[in-house]
Amino acid sequence: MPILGHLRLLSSLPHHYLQLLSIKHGPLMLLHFGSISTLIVSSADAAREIMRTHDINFSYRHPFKVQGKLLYNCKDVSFSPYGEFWRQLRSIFVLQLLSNKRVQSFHYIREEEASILIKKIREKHPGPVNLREMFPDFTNYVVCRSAFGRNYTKSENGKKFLILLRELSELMGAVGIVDFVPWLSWISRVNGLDKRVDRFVKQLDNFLEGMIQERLETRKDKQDVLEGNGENFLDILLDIYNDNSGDVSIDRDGIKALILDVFIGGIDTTSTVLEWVMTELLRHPTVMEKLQNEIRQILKDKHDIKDDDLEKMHYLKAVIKETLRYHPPIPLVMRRQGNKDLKIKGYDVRAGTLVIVNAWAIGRDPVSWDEPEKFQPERFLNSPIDFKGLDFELIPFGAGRRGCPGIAFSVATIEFVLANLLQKFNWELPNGAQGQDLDMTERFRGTLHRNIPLMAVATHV
Ligand code: HEM
Repeated sequence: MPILGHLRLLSSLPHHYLQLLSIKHGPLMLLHFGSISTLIVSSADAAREIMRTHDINFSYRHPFKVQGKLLYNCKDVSFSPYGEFWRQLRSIFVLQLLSNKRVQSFHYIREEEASILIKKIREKHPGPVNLREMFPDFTNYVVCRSAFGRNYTKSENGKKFLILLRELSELMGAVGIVDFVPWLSWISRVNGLDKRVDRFVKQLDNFLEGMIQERLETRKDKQDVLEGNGENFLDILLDIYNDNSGDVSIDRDGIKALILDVFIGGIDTTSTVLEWVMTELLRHPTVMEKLQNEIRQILKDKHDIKDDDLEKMHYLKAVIKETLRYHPPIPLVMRRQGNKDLKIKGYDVRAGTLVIVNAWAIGRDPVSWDEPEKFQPERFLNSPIDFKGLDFELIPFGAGRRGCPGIAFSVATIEFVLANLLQKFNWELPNGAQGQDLDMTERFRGTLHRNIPLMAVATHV
């Protein structure tokens, strides 16, 4: 279309439209979203070219307007331009906030929050449980305690934070015309979006500033650390902020932007995976039974699940991988080319081209997968394929330099809560409904959800 180009393809469920187009036109397509030339990548082979062979050239992000504003003018890891500043922030994330050791140290948080979730589910019996409501609450509490050392979401002030987080998630999904047709930027002034974002940024900043101030006060009291409210993301960031001697430094806005990255990256993605796993298990009772047998055989009557137990649960890991293949929470991974023209698989690709890797289509590509439309966790049982960014047929966490640094954090949370829910309960759909009755339509706004919340009945065993 004039001015808009192929922009209408980005409405509703773009990963579906782009997959259909790629079946016709191939794994590399050049589209024009407004004035932005965009390369659509739809095969593992082409993704490898972008995210491994030429990764350094495709390690930039598109400067989306609203998201940039929300994240303190891109002072965070996700949106900061590729370069030395990003490298420093990334090292904070990988080495300090989300290292394997740190993730293990948060086991007690997962344990305590999972037992609260289990109690809530028990209380609902014999009525149905709304898993769409319960999973985001659970992931929210886990992230909140990891970030701030305590669950702010339960206090009066914290309830305000929950409302702010909901609006943040909505605004983060707001990719509009102005991101692709810059001269139409007046539209967001006229339709009130600019004002709404400015107002929201102020509210959020006040809240985060309050958190920092409060933490600075309580940190003076060493007793706080002894009571188990110590070492959390905010503490680590405050230490880096106060320590001018190291190689890495951040300012006050940097602390807030990085904390927001954790909330944006960690809540919606992890809770939607949990909802999709439970959906697929309810649709495939034999998979559910096999998984419960594995979990119950390994745990026997043991109440507390440890990381060592989870290591032995190979079928659980296969179920999670299959869910991430079939329902990647971020179906479209966006990158941008740097200032170098390149040749990709014989095609000339101009500097500055936006790249959209359709991870959803790649997970369903018959070139890479046998019977891709079937949910079959067994395909991963004797397969070395993993989602850590080395196997390009399975890239729910992206790959390369800008691949997700939160894999260990989210996988530890997902495995732990699923093992608990399937050890302690039997699950079925309400009112005698069968798995094949489940509505599988999706809703997409940055993250891919079920359109209709998942309701299920849990019976304690
Ligand atoms: C199931 C859970 C998750 C999924 C599916 C997921 C997926 C992704 C994807 C697809 C990307 C873009 C990668 C690329 O461009 O190659 C990404 C980036 C990122 N994720 Fe995650 N993520 C998850 C959990 C988390 C968690 C728990 C955190 C933090 C606690 C996190 C923080 C980030 C950050 C900071 C980036 C930006 C990295 C950069 O640009 O250098 N994510 N994630």
